[in-house]
Amino acid sequence: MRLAVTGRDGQVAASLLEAGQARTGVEVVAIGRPELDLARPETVIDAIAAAKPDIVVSAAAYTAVDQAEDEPDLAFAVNATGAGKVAQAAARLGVPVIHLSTDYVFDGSAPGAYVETDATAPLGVYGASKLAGEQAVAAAGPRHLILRPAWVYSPFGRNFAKTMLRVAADRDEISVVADQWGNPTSALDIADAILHAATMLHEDTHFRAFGVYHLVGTGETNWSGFARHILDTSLASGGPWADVRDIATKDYPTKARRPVNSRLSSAKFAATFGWTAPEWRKSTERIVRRILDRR
Ligand SMILES: NC(=O)C1=CN([C@@H]2O[C@H](COP(=O)(O)OP(=O)(O)OC[C@H]3O[C@@H](n4cnc5c(N)ncnc54)[C@H](OP(=O)(O)O)[C@@H]3O)[C@@H](O)[C@H]2O)C=CC1
Ligand SMILES: Cc1cn([C@H]2C[C@H](O)[C@@H](COP(=O)(O)OP(=O)(O)O[C@H]3O[C@@H](C)C(=O)[C@@H](O)[C@H]3O)O2)c(=O)[nH]c1=O
Ligand SMILES: [Mg+2]
Repeated sequence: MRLAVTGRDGQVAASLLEAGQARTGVEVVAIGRPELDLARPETVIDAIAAAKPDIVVSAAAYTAVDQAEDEPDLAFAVNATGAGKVAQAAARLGVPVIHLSTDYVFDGSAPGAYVETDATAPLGVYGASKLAGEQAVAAAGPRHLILRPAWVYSPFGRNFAKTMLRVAADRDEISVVADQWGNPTSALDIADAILHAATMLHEDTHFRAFGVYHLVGTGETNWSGFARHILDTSLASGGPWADVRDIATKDYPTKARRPVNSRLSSAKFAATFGWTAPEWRKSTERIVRRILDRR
């Protein structure tokens, strides 16, 4: 089984490359700029066809949430038009596409964990552009999985865990919002889930359960609780530590609004694919140790 993933150095792409190397019978090819530039849709079809995939994983995206407020055209070009082109390329090749979306398609007003049938209502440009991307992917063909992870972190690229470890090296105390709740999700776990689902799509020619799936780490916390577990794990491994001070969202002003409730239920993914993510603390420990090992 050969997977083509968009975005070369992204967290999910890098995690899939690593997971592919560890498995026999699975080959992962990553395609990125300049060959595949989502902001230049004319590059997309040829770049994906050249990879000769059995399945396309659409992971590349414009992910700078605050910056997107100032660059809505670019965010929509990449996350909506570009994502739609990737799905069109897969449809033309007659193969399924697994597209990554986000919890930020919701406004956070729900009382509990969001399920796939809940109404979307993005608060900012990034979320709106990702929602438009979901629609473009669905319009390109029926054989799509749209996965919504959240709060993604990994040993690769830029993420909240790396930021906390970097800041803790210079400071005794870090103020972190304690009133936004969600499910930290390891990109290594996402890669494992994608390979699991891709194998089912590839082997079961009668697979019919295409559509939208939430896919997040098991258990919930807020950003402050996540930060505290990252830094406590670091301390236990001889890495940097800082005291985490709980603050409110209003005390951490940002350009983009973020959902206060980002909690997603992964029950549909578990029921369909028989795969459940590890508890978020376990995955956090695994990744923090890997980040520290690289210093
Ligand atoms: N990060 C998170 O917390 C979350 C992410 N997601 C979604 O999951 C997916 C994977 O996220 P993640 O791995 O963290 O993303 P990253 O931000 O780590 O990586 C994004 C990748 O997209 C590439 N990219 C950006 N613009 C273009 C472009 N114009 N053409 C081609 N490639 C481009 C980047 O390339 P380059 O390296 O050259 O810049 C990079 O490789 C995305 O769809 C994202 O929206 C969902 C929930 C949470
Ligand atoms: C660095 C920092 C952040 N924060 C807050 C800001 C924000 O509310 C929260 C997390 O910060 P981030 O910059 O990681 O947030 P953000 O970039 O919004 O993360 C999001 O990225 C996109 C791509 C997604 O799809 C989402 O699932 C989510 O992971 O923590 C603090 O309170 N203190 C700090 O020192
Ligand atoms: Mg960020």
